[in-house]
Parts: sequence; C-alpha cells; structure tokens
Amino acid sequence: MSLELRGVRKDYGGVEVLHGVDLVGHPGEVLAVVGANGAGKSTLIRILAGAQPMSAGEMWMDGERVELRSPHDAHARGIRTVYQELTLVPQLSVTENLLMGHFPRRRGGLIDWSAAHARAGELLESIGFGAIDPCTVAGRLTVARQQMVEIAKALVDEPRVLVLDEPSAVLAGSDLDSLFALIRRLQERGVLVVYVSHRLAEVLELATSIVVIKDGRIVETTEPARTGENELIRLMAGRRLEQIYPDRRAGHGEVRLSVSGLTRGGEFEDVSFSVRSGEIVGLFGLVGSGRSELARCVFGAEPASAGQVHVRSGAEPASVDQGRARSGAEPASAAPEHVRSGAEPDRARSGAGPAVRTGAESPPADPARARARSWAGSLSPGRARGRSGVVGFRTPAEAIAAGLALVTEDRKRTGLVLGMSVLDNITLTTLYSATRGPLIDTGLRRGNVNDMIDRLGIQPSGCASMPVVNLSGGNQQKAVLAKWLLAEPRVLILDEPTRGVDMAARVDIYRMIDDLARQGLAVLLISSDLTEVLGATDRVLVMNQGRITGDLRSDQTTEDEILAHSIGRTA
Ligand SMILES: Nc1ncnc2c1ncn2[C@@H]1O[C@H](COP(=O)(O)OP(=O)(O)OP(=O)(O)O)[C@@H](O)[C@H]1O
Repeated sequence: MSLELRGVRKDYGGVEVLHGVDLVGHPGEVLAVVGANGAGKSTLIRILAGAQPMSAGEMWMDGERVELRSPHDAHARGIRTVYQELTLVPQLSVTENLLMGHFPRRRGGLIDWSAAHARAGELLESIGFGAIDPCTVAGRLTVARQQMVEIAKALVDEPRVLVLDEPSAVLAGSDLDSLFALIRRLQERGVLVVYVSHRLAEVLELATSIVVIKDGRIVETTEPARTGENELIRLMAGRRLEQIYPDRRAGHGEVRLSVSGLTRGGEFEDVSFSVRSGEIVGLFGLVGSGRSELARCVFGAEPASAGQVHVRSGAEPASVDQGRARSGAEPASAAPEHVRSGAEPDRARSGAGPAVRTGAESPPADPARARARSWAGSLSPGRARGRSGVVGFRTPAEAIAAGLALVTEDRKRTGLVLGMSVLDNITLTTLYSATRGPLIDTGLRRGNVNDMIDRLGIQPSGCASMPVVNLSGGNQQKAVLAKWLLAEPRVLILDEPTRGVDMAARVDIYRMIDDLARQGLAVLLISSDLTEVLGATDRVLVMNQGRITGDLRSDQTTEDEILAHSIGRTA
C-alpha cells in the first residue's frame, strides 16, 4: 500500500503545529519518522490513524484520495496504529484484549473460550511473541509485555499500513529482537511500516528511509546509508551534541538508600543493595526481571513479604569519602547505624545536599532553590511502621516524607493526572508545602513551577496552565521529573526516565541527574537501554528472575557483560 500526505497542516485552537507536511511511503518500506520532543510526530500519527482531522492538506492511498473521519475509517483502509500509551483493558485476559469483537463462538452464540485462547496463542506464536501466555490477565503483564500485546492486537487482521509510535521504548534483549524480526517479516509481506522512535541506532538499523521533522516541518528525507546518528541529532536539535554522558567522578558519600533481603513472593527475592550519596547506580534487567516491581516496593507502593528498606537522613556533604573506590559491592549490612524508615521529623533531612534541607540552613544562592527549600520545610513527617520481619515504607506518602522519590515508567497511569494542568501536576507532591499561613501561596507555587519548566526546558515554555495531556510525550516525561525534583528528595529512583525523550533532551536529563548526584543525591536509574545504563551511571546492578545477579562498575564493564548477567549466562 502506498501512502502519501500532501501539504498537511494541523492547528490546535489557532496554533499551527504542522506546517505543510509532505510524506510518501511505499509497500514493504520501513519509513522512520524522527524529531525532537514536540516536533509534531504524534500529531502526524494521530492524523494517519484517523484520530484527528488535518486542518488542511490531502492524504492519498494507492493513488486514491482518502479522507479519514475516524479511527474506524483508518481501520477500514488497513491502517493500524500502536501508540506509546497502552490501551489494553488491564482486567481482561490477553485473549480477550486481542480478540475483542472477533471471538469464535459455539452454536447458540456462546463464546468458545478454548478456541479463543488457542487462536490468540497461534497469533502470538506466528508473530514471534509466543512467550506471552494468552490466558494471563493483561494488567499482570509487565509494561514491556503489554506493549507486545498492543502490537499483536494491531496484527489480528492483516494490516496494510502499520504505524508504530516508539514501539521499542520499553523493550530490551530478546523482546527487542522479536520486534525487529516481526517488522522484517511484515516488510516482506508488503506492509508499509511507519516507525517513530527516538532510538536512532534502531532507526538506522531498521529503516529503509528516514524523515526528520522539526518544529512541524520535514527538514530532511534521507536513508540509513546516507546519514548517521550525529547527523540526525544535528538535524533534529539544530545543534551538535558534543558529549552525551557527563564524566562521572570517583568518590561518593555515605549510604543513603539501603535495601536488605527485600522479598516479594513471585516477583523478587532476597534483594540487597545500597546507594551512596552522590552515586548513580543503574539497575538493568530484562522483561520479567522484577526491576520495576522492586522499585515500587522500595517506594511503599507494593508490600514486601520480607526485608528492610532504609533511607538515611545524612548529615555530611556528598564529597566525603572521596578516596573510596566505587566498587558498589557493599553489602546492605553496611547500612548506617542511624537509619530512617519514615519516622523522623523532617528536620532530620537537613544538610544532605540540595535535595534535603529545612529553613535552618543558610539560603541557597539560586532563588528557585530558595523557594523550593521553603516548601520542603513544611512537609509532614512519615510514620515508621514495622511489620514482622519487614521494615520499610507502607505507603508512598511515608516514602516521600522520608526523602524518596520514584519517577515511574508509565507516566500516563502513575506519573500524571492527565485532566489537570501542568502546574497542578508538577506541584502534586508539594502542594501543601507552598503555604503562607493557612493558605496556599499561589505566587510561590507558580514561581517554582516556572523555574522547573525553564530548568528542564519543558515546551512550550509558557505551558504552566495548559492541560498536561496537551504536552508532547517527552515533555510530559519532563513534567513528571519536575514534580519529583520539587519534592527535593534525597534518594531519587528513576524508572526509564528517558523513555520517549529525544536525544538532545536526554543529554539535558543526564546532565541534570549528574548535577543532582554531585550535590549529594543518591540516584537509582532503572533502564532497559544498555548504552544509557552504562554511560550515565557509576555502577550497574543487574537483575535476572527477581534476583540481583551482577554488581558491576560502569567504567570496568561492557554491554555484553551486563547482558550476560541479565540472562544468567556468566562464566
Ligand atoms: N491537543 C493538543 N492541544 C494543544 N496543543 C497540542 C495538542 N497536542 C499536541 N500539541 C502540541 O503540538 C506540538 C507537537 O506535539 P506532538 O505530540 O505531535 O510532538 P511529538 O513530536 O510527538 O513529541 P514527543 O517526541 O515528545 O512525543 C507540541 O507543541 C504540543 O504541545
């Protein structure tokens, strides 16, 4: 199926975001669309999917002019779209999600469940996703597996055009290989694949042609043989990126986060590790390794069945202990004598770098930080509650009060309240800290948010009052980060923080994480991007089947070694 867009324009409430886009794709082609956050890729996808009308322009398929008035129209023409956001019904099984509306029936109209599961199983098998059990409830699958089911759903009846929006963002290892193999098979069958991704290495590997979109305009049409990653970044960002990952330093402070023997039946077992002040520790694991579940448990969002989580209040600057090697192999038993499990009053948080303090300190030079500090001073303390054999946080509120922050991987479901403004979202965890007497200080609140918008380069720049749902995906991700940075944590857990974020913005995020660590924050960076997990950290923990199987210094290991630990294939 050949597909052509001619002069496509789109405006939202009078603001034009696509300014006359021309695009041509042919059967069997993998047409990659790359661009910075907010460039207009998703808008283009929504137009192709019939989810939004173009304001002007034309669409042609196989030489015929078509008008898509709804997703149903696009579907009828053989166009299937898999969005970044998951659309599965979490309470239903994989089979139900896949075959909704197409269930095989017995005589009398009853659904033939065994035939349905068999058909779903065959479909998954035929596209190389046979590792997914069709009977599983979709909500129990990891985000990666759910993403794979989303893709399978688009293939239930033969598509002619398959639009994939960041399909690999949550996939790694063999799942990623399965996706690539699937795309090649679809190509052979003459399907036109439109592939939107920020992962440029992938784009260069898969694409037959690449279009670069910048500020709503196509600025280049090229192919992998004629370009490279640096050139694409330059075209997308309008600047060269000298260095992607900041240089990390050797010394770190005292242990800030200490996890010991943490167990949650069926998900992870006997997990022990620690993160020091000033240290960035990566956590890498493939689908099903238990890394995100572990993060949620450390954060009090899921109960543990055994083990301990301690967040140390910390009173020394991050620069102490500079001489100590960052071996990271420190056992959790090295946890400090003085541990915090959410019981201490907030004043115990003073002196731990930028992220933790009360008004007792001398004011910081940066007025933005000064404002933020005064917020943190009135956070209510958490309460310590022990269960038999378990010490940790029972709720995220306790964890937050103790100085923990978790940027979750699924921003739409657990990171943002989509119906609320950017301002309300960013101040969700700190709302009652920005007070003057009994009243919320709206000026202080807005000032803090605008500072964060500037600091993280959230686009468009005056977006505080916009519904967060109207931000582009990458900018939504930055809004989640902003929310947690305002909470001034002493331990920051980031689960896939650069998912959906363009390369230039990633570099800004790496730099920001590095700055925070240098100021004393302890950072746990969960990522399925091997290059990132190696480049942006001091040490990498590897998880396999719910256990930590590797603890490696980032400057002394390789992607292959990490991968080997993640599949249990070490010598
Ligand atoms: N519903 C909407 N109302 C107003 N503006 C919108 C809406 N949806 C998108 N925009 C704006 O349109 C522009 C393009 O957004 P789009 O989501 O298409 O970018 P993108 O290239 O997909 O970015 P990302 O890589 O971050 O997903 C952005 O400035 C965004 O804020």
